[in-house]
Formats: sequence, structure tokens, C-alpha cells
Amino acid sequence: MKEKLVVIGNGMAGIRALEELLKQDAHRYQITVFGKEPHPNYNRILLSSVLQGDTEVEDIILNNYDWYDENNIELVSGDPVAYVDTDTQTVYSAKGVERSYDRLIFATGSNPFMLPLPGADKEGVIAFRNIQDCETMIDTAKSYKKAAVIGGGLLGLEAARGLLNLGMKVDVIHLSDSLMEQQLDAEASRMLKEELETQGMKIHLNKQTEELVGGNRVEGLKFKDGDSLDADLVVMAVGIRPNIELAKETGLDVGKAILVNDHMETSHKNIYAVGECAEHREVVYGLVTPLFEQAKVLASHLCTEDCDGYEGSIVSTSLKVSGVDVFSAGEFMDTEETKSIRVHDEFEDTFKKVVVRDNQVVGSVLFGDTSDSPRILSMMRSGQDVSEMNKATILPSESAEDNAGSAVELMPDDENICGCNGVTKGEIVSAIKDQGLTTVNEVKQCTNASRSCGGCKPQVTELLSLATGEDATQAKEPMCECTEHSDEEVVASIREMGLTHIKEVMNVLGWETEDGCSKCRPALNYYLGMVNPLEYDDDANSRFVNERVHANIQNDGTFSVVPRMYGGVTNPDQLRTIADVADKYEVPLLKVTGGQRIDLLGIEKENLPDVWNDLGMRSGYAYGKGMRTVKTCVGEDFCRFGTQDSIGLGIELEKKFEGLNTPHKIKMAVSACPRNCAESGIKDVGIVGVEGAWEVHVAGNGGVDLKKSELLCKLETSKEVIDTVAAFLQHYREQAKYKERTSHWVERVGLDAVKKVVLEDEEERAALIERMDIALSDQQDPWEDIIDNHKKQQDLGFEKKEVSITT
Ligand SMILES: Cc1cc2nc3c(=O)[nH]c(=O)nc-3n(C[C@H](O)[C@H](O)[C@H](O)COP(=O)(O)OP(=O)(O)OC[C@H]3O[C@@H](n4cnc5c(N)ncnc54)[C@H](O)[C@@H]3O)c2cc1C
Ligand SMILES: NC(=O)c1ccc[n+]([C@@H]2O[C@H](COP(=O)([O-])OP(=O)(O)OC[C@H]3O[C@@H](n4cnc5c(N)ncnc54)[C@H](O)[C@@H]3O)[C@@H](O)[C@H]2O)c1
Ligand code: SF4
Ligand code: FES
Repeated sequence: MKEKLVVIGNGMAGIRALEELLKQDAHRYQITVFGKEPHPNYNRILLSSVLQGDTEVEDIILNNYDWYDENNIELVSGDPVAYVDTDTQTVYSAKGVERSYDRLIFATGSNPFMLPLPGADKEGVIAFRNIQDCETMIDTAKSYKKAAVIGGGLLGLEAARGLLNLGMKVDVIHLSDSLMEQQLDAEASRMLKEELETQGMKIHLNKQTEELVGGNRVEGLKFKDGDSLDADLVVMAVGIRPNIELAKETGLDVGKAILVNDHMETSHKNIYAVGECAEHREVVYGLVTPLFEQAKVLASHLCTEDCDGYEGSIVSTSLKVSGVDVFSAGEFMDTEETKSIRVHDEFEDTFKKVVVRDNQVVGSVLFGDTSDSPRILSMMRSGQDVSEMNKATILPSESAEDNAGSAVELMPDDENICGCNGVTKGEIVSAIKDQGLTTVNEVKQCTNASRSCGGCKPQVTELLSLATGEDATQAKEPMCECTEHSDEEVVASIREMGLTHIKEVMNVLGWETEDGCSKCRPALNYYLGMVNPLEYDDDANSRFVNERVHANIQNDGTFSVVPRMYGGVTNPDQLRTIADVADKYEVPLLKVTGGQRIDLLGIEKENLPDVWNDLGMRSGYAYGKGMRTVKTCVGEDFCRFGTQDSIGLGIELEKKFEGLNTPHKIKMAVSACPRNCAESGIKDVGIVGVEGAWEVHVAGNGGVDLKKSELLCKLETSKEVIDTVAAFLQHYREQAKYKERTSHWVERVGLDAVKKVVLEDEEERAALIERMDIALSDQQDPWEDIIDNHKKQQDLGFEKKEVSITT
């Protein structure tokens, strides 16, 4: 019998410990992971990039649900552990799942600290810690414009940059007299402030918030000095507190966090702690490098008790705000025992400071040019004696380096390229050479370098170019880590070789993994359906959870249900039915969506088929990569400005394209005059009525990456509009990469090229419309399909489960 290992916390440290454990001894434990959040393990660090619009939530998943299955790990997600009985060695979750353990790991991370201010409980006051916070900010930016971020540390500034990117006006409220005072000295901090103000942030130093004012929703802040500020969103980023309540209740010894020894053992036998919830030698860390080091030690200890212990870490940080290079490590402030080298180049706007104590580098701050950071960190970690060195050798000038080669080329092999994961130049070069790696993704997969904050990606790319002699920046981008083929090559092969199944594509094109991954499986499923719309059987298991169960999962593990309301038009019968369903299932929140329909939030998964059945309405596809809604204005029948029947055209469009699968979501709108009440200017397809005609605008985006749509053409009849939209969407379906929005696709290929195919080449236009009609000819409402199909309900896990709690 295998020993039972239970992990509390599905975050970065807990799962890294399991990854290390699986590498060392994959079959030793029977593993269960409890996660409070309703997601598989994701890269929390990259939430800043999601907010800043550089990546999407789906892309920051580190280990998808398949990974748990493949490694025989049971994941209980969306369900926190509520109680641990150390006598019977059993954990109990909030929803009643119980598991016994032989060994137990606490990896519960931290909670954001929320200032206990009057008004802090108002709607619109949030932290920035998880996917839900990130999504709340993105949604809020669609309706509100003024954001205040309290806290000018790393998190606050990354949040502020993200909110600026979302089109909000951003004020940063900071308590001390300099930004990032825990990482930067006064000079670097001043330069940072200047740069961020140039980017558009308004920064208030020495400001203490006294109260958050407003009604139900926050409307502003009042400060101790009598000043005030309007804000419809307040993000608190004033530090974190280790999440140790459960550990305390369990009886573990705690200080600032759970006390652990060098093998991550707590005060209780066979109970361990790792990550931000652990306190080691009086230090609690809040960055991933030390947590990954702890995870490695813990994994070794779980495999062989006789291993080296964890001795603490030297930490460094970099701010992830584009256009600002900031690095800080160790002791960066001057004291009586330290001396420092400072180089301030006012022409280049760079500042470098290296702090030396007892002939050893003990800290550094770099602003504007952080290329020296790996070397400085390496000196700090090795404790190198620098008494014989001088300014020119500790901080060599660029021209000296230019003569001799690039910074990466000059690095010794034992220097870290990837700080987050502790991967040296030598390890990366050996992996490239020994395993014939040719892409950054392969290096990431093989060594972990660039897998966390991504800050080292330029150096990894450069090393790859140096080691292979090929320009790695020009390398084609493979679809994912399972294949060397790009999306375009895969689609071409599907067409040319007549491939019809996911497995067949993988076999024929030599996939490196047996079952693919969360990136390629959904993409292949889409491409195969797009190329063979009538023959291909959609593979639900290759879809993301929302598309699989035809509802949107919420932060508490329940789902939201959005029935279709064509053109945003409803009637008393529909409204009565929705009200009855809401009463019957005690729906906690009914909300009118931005797409003009009604969202029933908080539905338990097992009730979904009954809810759909009782509603008797069709699915609104609010969860999928497909045609979502057609928003309409009231138009000519009621509005005195309306010149066209916007509702009629909107309903016609929605009925025509309902259920269509597309590379990414498609939102449409029809406004009956240029006043544009349906917001046609920010939709994938936005129609605007003008005197005697319709303008068709395309490739707008109202989300993170706000983009105004572009005029495709002006047409006279609704038939012409529908045909043109069909040609445009079909061209997009066939040419865009999976998960590419119309805005990015049109930006990539150019509107003129799109016009040529969709409007000018009559033959091609007719063929596109015909292929679209074929794709639409085989639509079935997914809810209807599941309601009477018990086998499908079983497969999708809709069946009611009985769980008993024994405490
Ligand atoms: C926006 C953002 C950007 C960041 N950027 C960087 C960066 O650039 N570099 C860097 O080094 N660090 C960065 N960090 C910090 C880094 O993300 C954390 O240090 C790291 O995630 C901590 O890992 P952890 O596993 O200890 O905690 P977490 O990743 O928070 O995981 C803990 C998990 O345990 C769950 N949990 C808690 N209680 C229970 C329970 N009772 N039962 C079940 N589950 C439970 C939590 O919900 C959580 O999912 C950033 C953090 C944020 C929020
Ligand atoms: N790039 C990165 O490495 C990165 C990015 C984001 C988050 N993180 C980590 O996430 C954690 C949380 O980050 P954080 O920035 O919230 O914590 P932090 O402790 O680093 O910074 C909090 C900041 O808030 C300020 N502050 C405190 N009370 C305040 C008040 N009442 N009003 C205004 N300002 C106040 C402090 O002066 C401090 O500068 C940290 O562990 C951090 O290292 C790291
Ligand atoms: S877009 Fe024009 S027609 Fe439509 S509701 Fe607004 S003002 Fe009226
Ligand atoms: S330095 Fe963060 S991933 Fe490499």
C-alpha cells in the first residue's frame, strides 16, 4: 500500500513540491490536493500580465486537469480544507470531502492584507491576489473609469499599470515618501516615480487613507490630511499576511507563519509547510525563488529523509511593468558598515548601485538597465571577495562589453539566467546541446527557465541563438510544447492529408506527448471542426471546463447560466420563467449582462440540466469561443433618431450565427444611427445605420485590449450585411489562430488583405459564404442535447453526489 500524501493548497509552492517529488519518485505516494480556488494550478505571478493585457487566464495554467489525471493525483478544487484531525490523521473539506493522510503538507500561501478602514466592505474595494480579482478589475474597467490603488509596492504598481492599460485613470496612494521603499533607495525610487507619471499614473506620496466613501459601491477616498479623491474602484495592495488560521487551529507552532525546520517539518510529526505560509529561520518569503527552493528540499525529504536541508535564500525582485526596468536585491540601503558604487547616467536615464560590506557584494539596485543583475546576484550568492575588483569590473560599461561580446555571452556557466527557478547558463546550454533543443518553449519545458515571471526570456532566447547559431527570435512559434509545428502548418496538414481526429493529427505529425496538452487539444478540436464541419465529432474532453459543461464556472465552484435573448429582446413570459427558476433554485444573484441578457449566478453543477430544462430557452453560449450576443439599440420603432430597424437586423444576425464555433469569442452590435447606443465601435462586428444604408465595422474589442473597430464597407440591404458578415467571419474562422481575437487577427494580416478576400474577390466571397452555410447547417442547442441524455450528464459529472461528513 502506498503512503497517503495530502496537500492543502493548489498554489505555486505546493504543486512545485509535487512536481519535484514526481521527478524523484513518481509512484511513492497516493496524492490528494485540496485547492480553495476553482482552478487547476496556475502561475499567480502572471496575473499581472493578464491584467496588463499581455496574456490570458487560460495561458497561465501551469498544470491542467490532465496533468493531475496523468500523475494519479486527486484534485479537490473549489473546496478548502476546513478541519484537520491530527489524532485520526484526517482532513475535512468545507463541502464534506474527507481524506486520511500519512503525510500532510500545508501550502496555503498568504492572504492579501485589507486595511480595516471604514467603508472597506463596499462594493468595488478589492485586493489583487487571484484570478477572480483580476477578472473583477477587467470587468469593472468596462463600466467605470476611475481607479485608486492603495500601496506603491511591487503589486500596487503592477496593478496600476494594468488598470491604465484597461483605459482607467489611475491614482496610486502610497504611505511612505518613496515608491517601493522596501526594494529601492531614494534615487531609484525618484526615477521610478518620474517614469510611471510619464506613463500616466498619478502618484500621491505620504498619503494615509482614512475612509472609503460612497453608497453600496465605493465612490472615493478621504485622507488623514483632509484631501479626498474620487474613485469607483479601490485596489488594496498593502502587503500580505501568511494564511495560517487552519494551521493554528490544527495546533501547529506558529510565529509570523508556520514554524518549520530546514526540512520543512512543522512542530507535528509528518506535517510539513512550504511556501508563503512557512517561517524558516525567522524569515517568511513572498517571492517564488525561495519557495521553489523550499519545494525541492521538501520533495527530497519526502523521498529520502537523509538529504540536505534548506538554508534560506537570497532574494531579488524585478518590477513587471513594461518600459520600466527595475531590479533590487539584498541590502540596498547604505549603513555605516557598507560602501557602495553608484553610476548615474543622466543621459541614458539609468542608475546602478552595488552595495559592498566586508569586501562582499550584499545588495544592489538597478534602474533603466538591469542587464548586470544575474552577475551581481551571482556575486552575492557566492560571497565572492571583491577587494581586488573596482568600479569598472563590478559594473563594466556597455562599451567594454560590446567589444568583447554580449552580456549573456560573457557570463560564466555557473551564473543564474533564470532567477525564479535557479537555472544557470551552463544548465541551459547543456540542455540545448545534449537534447537538441531549438525553441524557447523546449528550453522552458526541459529546464524550467522562463517558466515563472518570464523576465529571463530575452536571455534564454539569446543563449539559444548563441548555442544553435540560428536567430531564435525568428524561430517559428510552435503550437505548444508538444509539437514543433506551428498552427498554420497543422491546419495545412489537416487539409492536405485529410486528417479527421485529434489522435490522428498527433500521430501523423509526430506529437511529443501521448495526449497533447491544454493548449493543443482545444486548438486541434477547433481546427478539425472548422475544416470538417459535418464529419467531425466534437471532443468535449478537449474543451475548457466552461465549454465542456456549457456554463461559466465561478470563483466558488458554482456556475452561471445565461439563456439566449435574441437581440436583447425579452417578454413577460420569459421574465416570469426566469423569476420562477431563480426562486426554485434559490439563485443568489440575477444580473443583467453587458450583452443584454440575464445571468443566473450561483447554480450548483448538478442542477444545471434541471435549470436549463425549466428555463426552456436556448443556450446563450456566454462561455464559449463562438458567437456570443448581438446587442441592439431600440432603433426606428421607438427612438426618434433611429433611421433603421436595428432590432430586426440584430435578431436576424443572432439567429443566423447562433452556435457558430470561432477561434475566439465574437460579439456583435447593431445601432440604428451613429449615436451608437449599442456600442458598435468596440465589437468584433459592429453595424451602424446611416441615412439609407448600413456601415459594417469589424475587429473592435471592448475588453482588456481596448480597440476601436474599423470600417469594412457600407451596404444598402440587410441581406448584403448578413452575407458580408458571413464572409468576414468565415475568413476569420479559416485564417486566424485558435484564441486570436478578430482585433489581433486583422492587425496581423491587415484590413486591406481582408477586404480583398471578403469584398473584392467575388468568387472567394461566394465560396466563403457557402462554407459558412455548411458550418451552420449542423447546429444543435447544447443544453437541449444534454437535458434528456443521462449518459452525457454522467460523463460531464452532473450527477448529484452524496457526501457524508464524519467529524
Ligand atoms: C499579481 C501577483 C504578481 C506576483 N509577481 C511575482 C513576481 O514577479 N515574482 C515573484 O517571485 N513573486 C511574485 N508574486 C508572488 C508569488 O505569486 C507568490 O509568492 C507565490 O504564489 C506563493 O506561492 P504559495 O504556494 O506559497 O501560495 P499561493 O500561490 O497563494 O497558493 C496557496 C493556495 O492555497 C489555497 N488555500 C489556502 N487555504 C486553503 C485551504 N484551507 N484549503 C485548500 N486550499 C487553500 C489558496 O487559495 C491558494 O490557491 C506575485 C503575486 C501576485 C499576487
Ligand atoms: N514583481 C514581483 O516580484 C512582485 C509583483 C507583485 C507582487 N509581489 C509579491 O506579492 C506580495 C504582495 O505585494 P505588495 O506590493 O502588496 O506588498 P509589499 O509589502 O511589497 O508592499 C506594500 C506597500 O504598500 C505600502 N503601504 C502599506 N500600508 C499602506 C497604506 N495604508 N497606504 C498606502 N500604502 C501603504 C507599503 O509602504 C509598501 O510599499 C509581496 O510578497 C511581493 O513581493 C511580487
Ligand atoms: S443608436 Fe441612434 S437610433 Fe439607436 S437608440 Fe441610439 S440614438 Fe436611437
Ligand atoms: S527569472 Fe523569472 S522565470 Fe526566469
